[in-house]
Amino acid sequence: MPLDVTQPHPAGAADARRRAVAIWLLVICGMILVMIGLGGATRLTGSGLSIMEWAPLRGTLPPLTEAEWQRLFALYRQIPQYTLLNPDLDLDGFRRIFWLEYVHRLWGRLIGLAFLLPLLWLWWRGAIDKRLRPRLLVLFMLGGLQGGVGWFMVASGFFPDSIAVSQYWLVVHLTLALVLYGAILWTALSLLRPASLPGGPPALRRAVFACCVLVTVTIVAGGFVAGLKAGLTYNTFPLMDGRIVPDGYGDLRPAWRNLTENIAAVQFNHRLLATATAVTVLGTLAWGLTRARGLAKAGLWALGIAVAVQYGLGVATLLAVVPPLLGTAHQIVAALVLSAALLALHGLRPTAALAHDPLHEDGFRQEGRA
Ligand code: HEM
Repeated sequence: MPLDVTQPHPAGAADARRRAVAIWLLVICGMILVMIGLGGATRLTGSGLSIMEWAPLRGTLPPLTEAEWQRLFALYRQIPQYTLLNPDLDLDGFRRIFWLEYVHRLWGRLIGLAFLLPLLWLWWRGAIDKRLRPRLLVLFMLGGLQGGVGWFMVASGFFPDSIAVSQYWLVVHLTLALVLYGAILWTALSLLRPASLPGGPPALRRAVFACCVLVTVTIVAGGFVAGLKAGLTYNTFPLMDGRIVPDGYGDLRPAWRNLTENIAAVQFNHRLLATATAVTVLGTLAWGLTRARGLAKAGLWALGIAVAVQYGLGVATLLAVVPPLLGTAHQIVAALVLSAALLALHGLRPTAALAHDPLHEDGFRQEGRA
């Protein structure tokens, strides 16, 4: 007979409930991955500024009448992107760019519902450990914040003379998406992994932690490449315009602006960080495989493969001058690289840390007995 995870059971039920919550969170992770892909495709097809309204409820429905299409197109014709970049766009062209942004926003609403409704239901049935509840509430609020950040990002593209969104908002939006994704994945793994499994050697844990940091910094740097459309220039590899360090690398003043506003420097930094990440990950893989077991070993393999694929995709995206398909794949695989890094790190968590993790104390059983 299948186990009803919502009923208080004296034994085994705690694990079953934990598994049910973990599976729900993994489904949310899958939905966020799709969202990351949709976000990349929206940006790379120039669709991101096609909806000029923030209408969380009304915007759920697409335009249903010709008059509504005309109204939305008239709004789009007011922004600089239309006048400076797309003055020849007609209503049919507008309909084409509209759909991706619409689906991106709709999928965001669906993720919100897929998080909120099971959360309320599982909470009401007592299936969510008391100590897990604040974390889930914070994750839900961060999801709402991500919607708000998305709107500020879009609105940053409506300023006079602006034909695209601000790279700063784009990086905040991308980073928050990956923080949310990573936190939900980590929580699901913490619920799934039995506390009795051994952790890995501290030196390997530190090396994998360094890989996680490098992956994160490379992703943020990639956000600036995307935000500045820096992939549309210097389309050679490994040299940039015949040089290792491109001309004009440090031209902007104050110097920090080169990190976020200088196209040559931003692209060079991303290449350099990606190379440092790949070398560190492959070194850690070669050194750590004999030392890691179970999830950690699988995570290390996945990390090595994902980084190699991502590096190749990055070079291909650059050489082909950022076609939407390759650019979108590069964005999705970035999230997979992060997933693999978190998997490996989680697999190396020491037993002591897991034993003291509130998600691994026997909260369900104590509640069940009370
Ligand atoms: C560990 C390896 C790498 C990671 C984690 C990574 C991650 C990212 C991320 C998150 C972005 C922003 C999102 C997007 O794709 O639009 C990005 C953009 C980009 N990356 Fe990478 N990247 C890596 C390696 C590379 C390499 C080796 C190259 C080329 C030499 C490269 C070239 C690019 C380009 C051209 C863009 C802009 C694409 C666009 O405008 O959509 N990346 N990268």
